[in-house]
Amino acid sequence: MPNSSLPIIDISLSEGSQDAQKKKIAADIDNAARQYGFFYLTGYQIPEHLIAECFQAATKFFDLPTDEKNKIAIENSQCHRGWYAIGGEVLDPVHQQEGDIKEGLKIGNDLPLTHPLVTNGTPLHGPNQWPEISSETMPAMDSTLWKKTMLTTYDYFCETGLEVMRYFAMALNLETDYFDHWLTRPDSEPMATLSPIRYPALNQAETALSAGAHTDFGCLTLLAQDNNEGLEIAIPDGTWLSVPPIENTLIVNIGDMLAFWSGGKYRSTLHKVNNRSGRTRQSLAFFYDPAYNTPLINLTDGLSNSSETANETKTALDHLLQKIGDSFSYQKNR
Ligand SMILES: O=C(O)CCC(=O)C(=O)O
Ligand SMILES: [Fe+2]
Repeated sequence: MPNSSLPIIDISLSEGSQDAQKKKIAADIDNAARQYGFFYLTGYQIPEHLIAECFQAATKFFDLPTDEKNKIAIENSQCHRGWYAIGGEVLDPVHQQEGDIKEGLKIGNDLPLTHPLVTNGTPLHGPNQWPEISSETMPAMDSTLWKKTMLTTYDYFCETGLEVMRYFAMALNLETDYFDHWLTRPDSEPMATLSPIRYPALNQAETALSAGAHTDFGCLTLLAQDNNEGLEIAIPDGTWLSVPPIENTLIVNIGDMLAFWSGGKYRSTLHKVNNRSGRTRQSLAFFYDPAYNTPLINLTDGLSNSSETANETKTALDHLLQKIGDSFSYQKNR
């Protein structure tokens, strides 16, 4: 499998003209998003020790007995939060004979049951399910610290996601803060999700995939990988390229919504996971998704905006519900 030569884009700013630096970053992001829909990101504000702690917390959860994990099974949640077992998600339902060989957690915007979007029954909005983590097996981590680690990581990912979205706004010739009101309070409650994932090693004879070929549903995905390869992306000629982990970088990829807003200028690239590393692989995927009522309109074409009536425009929630409904079997039995 050829390795990708995806660009590594550094968003740290040095002394001197920040305007010029930001323009260069926006141009680099624009190029990568058109060409690959994927790039490596460095120079972000998320502390590396926090990412490491989040990986450890995820390992600690995944190592619990199934009975314990089942206490926060995603099937119990009204808003698609909690744990799903191996096979619980099928990212390529048209082609896969069986579900993805992975287990994972969905941790989202932790809204109380009293929040208006929860009391009015807006799908995908509500509280997370939190596991019982005993400090016995690893004294440094108990339930409180586990939750704090996940929520802190979530907040940092939101900040980095917003920072990257501001470069996309610049690249699309929109006001720099154009996307902010779809992604931040008080205007919006973003539907962002932190998803720790664990992929058992596949043996050579196995035909199943760790994650079937798919595009991501939302706006942006930020991904931290451990040091095991497995992620592969399709380039336009149909070749699959490996995207190996690089220390102190995140992968950023464009989801369906940003591809849509860009009028197809940016690629929501097909990718899959194939863990042939011989070891268990873990990742932290952060799906940065906007407010439920965000319209999926072409922002590069003023005419198409005005010709669409509010009723005809698909929203971020419509798209997520459709995609989640297609890929999680428990949703079909509801
Ligand atoms: O774990 C990875 O490397 C990628 C996961 C992914 O593409 C997804 O869950 O959408
Ligand atoms: Fe993905």
